[in-house]
Amino acid sequence: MMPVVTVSGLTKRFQTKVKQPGLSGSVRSLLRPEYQTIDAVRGISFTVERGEILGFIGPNGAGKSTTIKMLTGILRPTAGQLRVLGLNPGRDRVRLAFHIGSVFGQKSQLWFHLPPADSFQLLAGIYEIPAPDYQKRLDFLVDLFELGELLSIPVRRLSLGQRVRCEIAASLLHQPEIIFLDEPTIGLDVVVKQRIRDLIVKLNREEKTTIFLTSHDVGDIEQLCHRVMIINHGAIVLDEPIQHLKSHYLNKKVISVRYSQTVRIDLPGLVQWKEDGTSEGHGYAARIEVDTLTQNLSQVIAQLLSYGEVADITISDQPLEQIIAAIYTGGPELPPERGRVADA
Ligand SMILES: Nc1ncnc2c1ncn2[C@@H]1O[C@H](COP(=O)(O)OP(=O)(O)OP(=O)(O)O)[C@@H](O)[C@H]1O
Repeated sequence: MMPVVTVSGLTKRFQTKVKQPGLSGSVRSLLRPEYQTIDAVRGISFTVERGEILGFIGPNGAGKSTTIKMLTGILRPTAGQLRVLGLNPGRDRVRLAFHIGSVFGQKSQLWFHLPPADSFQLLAGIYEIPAPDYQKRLDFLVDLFELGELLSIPVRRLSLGQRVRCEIAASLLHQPEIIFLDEPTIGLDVVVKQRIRDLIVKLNREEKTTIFLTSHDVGDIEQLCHRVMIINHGAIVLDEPIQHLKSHYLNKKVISVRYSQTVRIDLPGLVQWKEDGTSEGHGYAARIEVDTLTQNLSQVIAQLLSYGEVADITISDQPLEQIIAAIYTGGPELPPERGRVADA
């Protein structure tokens, strides 16, 4: 297989002016400016194969956006080499734009007051897609993403889930070989989230589109990615196939339960147990961590239900931040010789 992305020693250092507070500070920084350097990305190296779904994750400020901006040609690296589809993104940004797509949560490519059909038409013009090809492509995407009636509704009147579907479809009009998805399921309810994930998987299967995904949602990572790369403080700290991560770190579910009356719980994994103080008087709440490798989730839930009347119960994945923290502290099972990359 030929890698579609090759990155070696990629580095980005930002220099920002430090401004002292107050007027005298302003004058001082004007006369004798002081600079602060931020090493946002510190010499990272990796490759991405065609057709891969890569999860690029890490805590806030880790360097994800900076890396993606360099890969897409928005930012020039301070040092290092990178090739995306054989092109140098910083130098060939426009050429590259014809072969990559991106969906950034905060930045829409659809015109808010226009129906998606109009934005699509506009994008077809920008990407110089010949009319017959465009129509064929549009039909394909409308079918795949079930956009039918959505196409003629102004974007501002679409639900978030409908809009995300249109956003992803818009980014695919020019049949990009790689697509960058930044938090594609943020803010969506579970059902819609699942639908978006199914679409991403289908797209990857049908078109062999390489997908570079960032997300804080463990479900996205678990269900979509073939491989996960974790970045922290600008360095890659883990680069692993998802199977390995799943069996070592993505095996915890957290159950939060609240009872209408006082109960006694005797279960392994009980991490928090407290008086709730709700308006009903004295309910009790508990948080239980279930290790799905050794415990049966349904059985644990059944047991919890048997203790008394349940007022509320939620089941969630362990937050990604906790999983990452476990990886940093070494975690119990990860063999040190595999996968973990030493901090640069
Ligand atoms: N234009 C800039 N000028 C100066 N510093 C910057 C600039 N852009 C990013 N940084 C800094 O570089 C570091 C990495 O930021 P980056 O946005 O890449 O993180 P991130 O992993 O994408 O975080 P998030 O999950 O919050 O989006 C941060 O310390 C950030 O403050």
